Amino acid sequence: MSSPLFTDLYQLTMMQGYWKHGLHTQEAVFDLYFRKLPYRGGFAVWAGLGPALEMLETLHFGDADLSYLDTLGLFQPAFLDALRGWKFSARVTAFPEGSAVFPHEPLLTVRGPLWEAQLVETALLNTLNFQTLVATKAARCVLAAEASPHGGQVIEFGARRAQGPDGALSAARAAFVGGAVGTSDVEAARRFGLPAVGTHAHAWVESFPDELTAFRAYAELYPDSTTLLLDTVDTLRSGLPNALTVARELRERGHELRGVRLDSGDLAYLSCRIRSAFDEADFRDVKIVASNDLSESVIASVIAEGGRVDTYGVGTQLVTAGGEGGGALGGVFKLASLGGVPRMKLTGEPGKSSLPGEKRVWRGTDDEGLYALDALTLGDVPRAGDRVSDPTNPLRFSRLSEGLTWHEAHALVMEGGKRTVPGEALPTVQLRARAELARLPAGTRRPLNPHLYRVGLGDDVAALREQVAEGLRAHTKA
Ligand SMILES: Nc1ncnc2c1ncn2[C@@H]1O[C@H](COP(=O)(O)OP(=O)(O)OP(=O)(O)O)[C@@H](O)[C@H]1O
Ligand SMILES: O=P(O)(O)OC[C@H]1O[C@H](OP(=O)(O)OP(=O)(O)O)[C@H](O)[C@@H]1O
Ligand SMILES: O=C(O)c1cccnc1
Repeated sequence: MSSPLFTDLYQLTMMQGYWKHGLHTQEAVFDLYFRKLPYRGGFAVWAGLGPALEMLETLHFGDADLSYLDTLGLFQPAFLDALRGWKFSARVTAFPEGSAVFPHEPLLTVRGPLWEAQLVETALLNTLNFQTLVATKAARCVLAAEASPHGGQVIEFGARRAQGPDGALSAARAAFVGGAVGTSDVEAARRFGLPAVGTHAHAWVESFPDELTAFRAYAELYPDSTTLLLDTVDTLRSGLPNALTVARELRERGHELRGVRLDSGDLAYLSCRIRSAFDEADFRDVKIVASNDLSESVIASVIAEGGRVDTYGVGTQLVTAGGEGGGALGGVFKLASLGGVPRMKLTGEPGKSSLPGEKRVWRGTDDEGLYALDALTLGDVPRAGDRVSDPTNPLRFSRLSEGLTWHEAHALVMEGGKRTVPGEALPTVQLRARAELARLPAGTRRPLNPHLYRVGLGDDVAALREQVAEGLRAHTKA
């Protein structure tokens, strides 16, 4: 979405105001971050950066955009004229897409002219909040599936239940970042270069005189890629024997049945029965796909019950980011500095004040190569013995231990409004997400009551926050 009008009206009215007051070119620093992990989980998978940067790079006001703005009766002709040559020219640093990320740390920082950063808030948040939320859900489902002793994969089946066409497409992309291995949405597959995957629906079986005829017709057409849906009539009494018949017939013709799909009933019990039946008939490579309102907890339960599902087709719960603590990610975009002067939003609600100043984000790795904690400073790399405090509670602090290696978590991704590195291929991003999750302390990946990974404020950041807050309070008293 690279329309400059994909923004909240107030961004444009403020832009005009900044322009009027000669503030528009002042150098601003804005941080994008969230305050609470989704799904009551222990991590989030950062996704959507590629499309967000593409949007920033191509953003401009065309004649039709300006004519429309004119009809709103709010904007002066000279301001609209100034927008004519407007381009995004700021510098952007961010976590690489696919990184594991945590509350209160800047995930992306924009430094550039105030009116530019203000305009792009809405579109940045829209893209990054949603994709991060869905990538995180996908990663939770994939972690659950992979916990099976027999292995397990996730594919995304959600287009029909997604929040509109854009929701379906972005969700398919984000699900792939989080580890899904394919999507049933062909447009998403084309657009993002993802594997297009699928089986067949009940309507196929219902459209033939009987199930066996339907199975045979499908296998005839797709002899090397048939996955038969077993539950239109009766999974064990009809679907299974008919699928075995088709598997034998295919083999006689030099082909192999790829798989079967279960879409109702007890998926653990049925998958075990079906696995045994195919194994006994020497069809060990036939894969079992399951669907039917799956989620990470259903997947975990099926596995805990000894289920033998190979591939989980997850739709509604994945693309709508369902489940407790899902629904939306509350990422925000807050001004941290203007014209070199630190700024912050002070609020009565603990944990909601923003962090002033241009911060650096550091990730500490222990001697086993696992991520230990993240730290924010105004400049220096953290050192053993430095104090770091909880972003929401300055009374909770600790000292950094010896033996941690620190690397800067943000990379420079845009300079002068141009990407500094070419767009990344999605398989690369997916691999990064997988590697990042593997480096988290194990308890952080636990779906329920996870270990909470720490993000600490260096004393310089904490002191600056205290100083700016004090200034704001003093102003209020005066
Ligand atoms: N072994 C299992 N352990 C945990 N949850 C399961 C198991 N098997 C199925 N489920 C989940 O339980 C929920 C309800 O399953 P159920 O078979 O009752 O679905 P249903 O939609 O009522 O069936 P149908 O599709 O025949 O109407 C679904 O989310 C399904 O994925
Ligand atoms: O359940 P989800 O995770 O959203 O996965 C996608 C669902 O879409 C299909 O069902 P369909 O639309 O035919 O309706 P159904 O729920 O009656 O099976 C498929 O058979 C899955 O059950
Ligand atoms: O291909 C499938 O099996 C499929 C696709 C979308 C939704 N449910 C299932």
